[in-house]
Amino acid sequence: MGGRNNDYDPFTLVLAPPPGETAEEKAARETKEADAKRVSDAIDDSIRRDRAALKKQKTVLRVLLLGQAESGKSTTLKNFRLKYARSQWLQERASWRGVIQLNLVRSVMTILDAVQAEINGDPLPINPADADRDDDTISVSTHQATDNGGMTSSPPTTTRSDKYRLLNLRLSPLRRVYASLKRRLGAASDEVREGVPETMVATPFDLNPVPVLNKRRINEDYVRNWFDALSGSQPSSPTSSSARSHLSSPQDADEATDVIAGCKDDIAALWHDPEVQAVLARRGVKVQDHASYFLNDIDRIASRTYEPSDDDVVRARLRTVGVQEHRIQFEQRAMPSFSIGHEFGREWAIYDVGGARTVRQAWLPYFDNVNAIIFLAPVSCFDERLDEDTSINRLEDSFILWRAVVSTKLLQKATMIVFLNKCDLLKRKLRSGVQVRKHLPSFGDRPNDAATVVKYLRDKFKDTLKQYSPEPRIGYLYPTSVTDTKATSTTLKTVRDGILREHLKNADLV
Ligand SMILES: Nc1nc2c(ncn2[C@@H]2O[C@H](COP(=O)(O)OP(=O)(O)OP(=O)(O)O)[C@@H](O)[C@H]2O)c(=O)[nH]1
Ligand SMILES: [Mg+2]
Repeated sequence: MGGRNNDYDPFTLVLAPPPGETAEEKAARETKEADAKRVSDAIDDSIRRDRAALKKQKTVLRVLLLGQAESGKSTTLKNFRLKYARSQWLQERASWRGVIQLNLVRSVMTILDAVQAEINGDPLPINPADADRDDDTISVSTHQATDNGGMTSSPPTTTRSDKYRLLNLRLSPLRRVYASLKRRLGAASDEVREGVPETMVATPFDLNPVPVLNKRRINEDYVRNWFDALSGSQPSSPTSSSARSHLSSPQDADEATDVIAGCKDDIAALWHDPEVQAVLARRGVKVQDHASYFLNDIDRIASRTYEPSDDDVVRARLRTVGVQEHRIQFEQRAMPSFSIGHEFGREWAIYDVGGARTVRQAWLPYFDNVNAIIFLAPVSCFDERLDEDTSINRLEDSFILWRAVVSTKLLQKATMIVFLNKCDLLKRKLRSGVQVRKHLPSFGDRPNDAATVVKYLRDKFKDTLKQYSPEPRIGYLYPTSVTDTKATSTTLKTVRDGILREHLKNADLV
């Protein structure tokens, strides 16, 4: 002890160069020390980056769009992107042309097939929804059909048949275009068909015990974004990459545009023909709303210089395959005043899922840490059946799904928002004379108008939330028609501010 002075530091001794170190040994030692420092700095940097990423991850607000197939989830997402991710939207807009052409050509094929069936004298298809109807409803539709051009169940006369055969022939190049567009757009271009019974569970995430799903695998196999489909790529089949570039070649796309433009007048003649409309009504062939939108504007859509508008893209139907993640970064100046200065909620991850019963098992891994659910419940569907299981009424399926979602413990902290969607279609349906009580006896003798129906369903959704939530929470319910982008823009702003306020409040930040 006695030999040590007050400046003694145990490190000095340990870290001091070895006594009698030669110049080479000193150089070697210093190189080794410098290498060790570089490794140590790299590790520190990596830890810092991971921490920053984790912190950023925690500031990202996660929103899940849920609901049955065709309820309007992707259309809602498009509204979000149209309003809040404008530059990405504009970059992507032109590439929706192929989807719109596919929607258009598919509906022409459906109409031609119905007319051909009529010419052949094929028996009328049985519509499962008719089983719910009483005689009144059936006679209403028969009556409409006869009013609309006098088609009867007997085949059209020879002259009339010749006219349609000629139209069919002139429109036949569209069949080739249809096949090529379908190849280009991949799995999403096909609508869901009836599923096999074992995949038809309404709420596979609700089973006890819940099936253990590997999120990583699901990410790899299922997550697609529109860009993949729009550019014709197939991430789940990597081997198809060479075919992919060929199929999405500009020549393919231009050929489709040329053929469609060449068929414009014949498509218009087919669509506006009262006898054809009568055949569709009589055979119960539903030309979907988005397809009528494109057919009604055929002069613009079937032109060689056609560029999709915002509304066209919102209307374009592309089935969601698996789960898609879309990021939205809100600009600071567009944020509500109460959130200025907070990082949380500036960026949103919105997850859009496929809604058919056959694909709902892919939802569960996305329930973790979700901040808000936007549940799409179409209110016009009380007289419709699921495509994947025609024994199930769509409204019933929506309720089963909603009850399971609100009961799910993993989602108990999520803000619950319901879009009572397709109000425009509800109004149209009720105006055409469809009686809600015939399909929904509990509706009773209430007035058969849209406001009453929406209020009735809204109360049902609210009651279910109250009754089945694991802990008390408020739900926010909005009547919507998400194809109306102007009205939806206002709803989205309210929704966004509401979600932000609630989550900043929960984090004690407001
Ligand atoms: N008229 C009208 N059509 C709507 C409305 N919401 C959605 N649609 C149409 O309904 C169809 C289905 O909408 P999507 O948004 O693709 O449905 P989805 O819920 O994403 O369906 P999946 O991807 O199959 O689960 C599209 O043709 C939309 O244009 C609405 O409020 N009114
Ligand atoms: Mg979708």
